[in-house]
Amino acid sequence: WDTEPLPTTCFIGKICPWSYGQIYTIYENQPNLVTLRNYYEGGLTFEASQTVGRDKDCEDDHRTAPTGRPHCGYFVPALKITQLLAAGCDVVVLLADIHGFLDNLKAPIELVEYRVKFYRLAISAILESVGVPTERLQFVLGSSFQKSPEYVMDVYRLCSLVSEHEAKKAGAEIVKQSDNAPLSGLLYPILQVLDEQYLNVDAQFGGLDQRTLFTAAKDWLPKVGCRQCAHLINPMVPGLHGGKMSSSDEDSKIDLLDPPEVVTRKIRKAEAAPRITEGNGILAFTEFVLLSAAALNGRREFRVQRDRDGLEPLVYTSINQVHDVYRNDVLTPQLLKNAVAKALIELMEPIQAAYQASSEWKEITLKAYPSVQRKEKKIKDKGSRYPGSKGGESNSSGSR
Ligand SMILES: N[C@@H](Cc1ccc(O)cc1)C(=O)O
Repeated sequence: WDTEPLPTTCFIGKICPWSYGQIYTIYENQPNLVTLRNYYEGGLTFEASQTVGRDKDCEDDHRTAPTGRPHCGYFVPALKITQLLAAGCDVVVLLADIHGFLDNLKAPIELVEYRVKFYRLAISAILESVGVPTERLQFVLGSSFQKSPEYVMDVYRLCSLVSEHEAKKAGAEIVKQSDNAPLSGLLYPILQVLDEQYLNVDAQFGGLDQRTLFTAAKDWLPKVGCRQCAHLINPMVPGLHGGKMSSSDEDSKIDLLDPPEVVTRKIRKAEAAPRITEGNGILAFTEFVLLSAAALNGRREFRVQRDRDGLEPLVYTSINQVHDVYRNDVLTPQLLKNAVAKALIELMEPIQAAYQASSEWKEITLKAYPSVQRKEKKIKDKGSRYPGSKGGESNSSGSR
């Protein structure tokens, strides 16, 4: 895909892998209308309701910075993308390669090219696994337009109009904060804000953690005479340990390529207090991934096998039913976990089959995510020119 021509239109916006929520309404009786709505009750800054023509330019942007390996949380935005595609939206997934290293070199510059390829293969496989038609889906590489003279000039322009404080505030939740942080962390929000212009999209879709960047887009873009676009925000889905699901925390996530026994083990270890539905990552996953995927496959149901106890399976068609039985402990954490592990393993099967069948994907995996030791060495060895380095402390073999 390096040699693919650039798509002309894009939908940008991070699809935050751990995010979820009802963010738009598709009117079945008015198939050419999609209403984008903010369902978040906290009153965020994007337009409360915006109706866009479906056949024209309804473009949605899912963006992702290729850092840690995409995990099963990616099913959540993938299902949202699926729904947008089903509604006839043009969806652009921005593979934000430059952002991957602007954020404190989270994706080292030498690896970013491979990670982008890995992300693209993984996201495509997820979407294909849920059987969505992908003609209206495009992937765009950030660096394919972020180095153009016009874009770079707009970066300079915005840098002269936005204060250091504002840039810091905009990136505070996303960009790694540290003492003597690299300057690139201040550029990060400037570029993200410009991306939605250059991708020429109607809406950017991201997790709640992106809200300050979305606000910045509203505030800053008019300064350089740009139009505003809508921002769609999903709340965060809790990870397996209750907190944010993170690409960089091995324990909080299930890798897309984890074999079935590892999936089962990780789910068994996940936190799921009996009777408590709030902050329960396993229930959130059931709602936003398993039930949605089942609906896409034509039968919205969640099945809990109980053959071990010689009982009939429990079958639920809505998350409310699941919550009710979980609260009264008919559905115990153990039963729930077994059912979720089974359904997830089934969901992952076609993705893993696609991986096994692709020598290209396997090769890229090795290049994008070399062994832990090598990775650690690389991180340590950022070279004396790395802004956080204390002159002379690191040897210079990594500097260029
Ligand atoms: N900020 C996003 C990545 C991103 C980068 C550039 C964008 O234009 C959009 C999104 C993240 O947290 O992963």
